Amino acid sequence: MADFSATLQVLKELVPPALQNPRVGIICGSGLSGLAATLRQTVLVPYDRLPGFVQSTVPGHKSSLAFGLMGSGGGVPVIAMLGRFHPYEGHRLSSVVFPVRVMAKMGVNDIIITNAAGALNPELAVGTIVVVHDHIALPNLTGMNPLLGPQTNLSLPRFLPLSDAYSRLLRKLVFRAAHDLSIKRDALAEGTYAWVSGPTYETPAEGRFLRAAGADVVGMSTVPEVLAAREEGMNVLVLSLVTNAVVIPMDYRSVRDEFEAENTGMSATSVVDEVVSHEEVLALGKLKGDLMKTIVEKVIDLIPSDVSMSVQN
Ligand SMILES: O=P(O)(O)O[C@@H]1C[C@H](O)[C@@H](CO)O1
Ligand SMILES: Nc1nc2[nH]cnc2c(=O)[nH]1
Repeated sequence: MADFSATLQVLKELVPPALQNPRVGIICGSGLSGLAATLRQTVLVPYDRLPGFVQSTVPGHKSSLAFGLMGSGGGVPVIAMLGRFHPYEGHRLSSVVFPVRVMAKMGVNDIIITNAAGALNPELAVGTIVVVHDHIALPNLTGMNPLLGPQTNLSLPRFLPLSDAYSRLLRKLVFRAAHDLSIKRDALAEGTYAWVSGPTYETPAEGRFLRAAGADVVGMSTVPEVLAAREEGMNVLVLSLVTNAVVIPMDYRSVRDEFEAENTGMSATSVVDEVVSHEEVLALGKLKGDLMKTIVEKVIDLIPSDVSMSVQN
């Protein structure tokens, strides 16, 4: 079991007292670390100073915690992960969720988890922010679950219900925030996130499979963090930025037809298979990062402090 006391001791030494009791936690997805730009009185703590923290190895993810004040007025103390850990980087699931547990021990009640995701639902345009209301986690169902293993904290539930994992109140606040900010309606949608281990993107058949199972977007993170946050009793909000459409051609253009046409001298239009890249994902994060930032900041403004202090749904 990881030793949280050493981590908390270092944070006590490096973070000024006014920022040592963050109310809201934020996890920045691929290309979304700019979220922290709106923090005031920012203090950065590199992961390599923190016992129990590993390093982010993915482009678009930094390796620091940011502490600061966010929102209007005096501001709300927040802690943000500028860069997360993914199991596909070789990190153990316990390391992936370690920072979430540290946030809980520092007193965070509400956590806002962001990610970059591919759209499975053809109605979701690239650039849409999806307010996640449910998930499908094939890894969880087949033995890759961060809560597997001996119960390390008997005050936490052994059998965690997930039917209420995504806070209804926080989800509604996103739409209130968008309304107050006059953000156009189709910039936001609601949907189900499918977690896959990655690091490969989906084959077309896998994309069709996940869509048929009921998922709207797919990504390689977030769900382990949601599980740990729920186990710790936090209220969870997940926002997925659609950075690309998952390639799901319904009709495979026959390469036999293509070959035979070419072979008989008939002109054939050869098809170039579409592919997605992490560069594309990061570029979209850059393009839409400001929208994500504006919404997150407004949501933090709207979270009632008395509600934030207790578990709600
Ligand atoms: O950390 P997130 O989930 O935002 O990053 C997504 C999933 C992969 O890490 C990467 C693929 O492009 O982006
Ligand atoms: N699995 C997966 N993760 C992503 N992250 C951003 N885009 C994608 C995608 O298309 N598939």
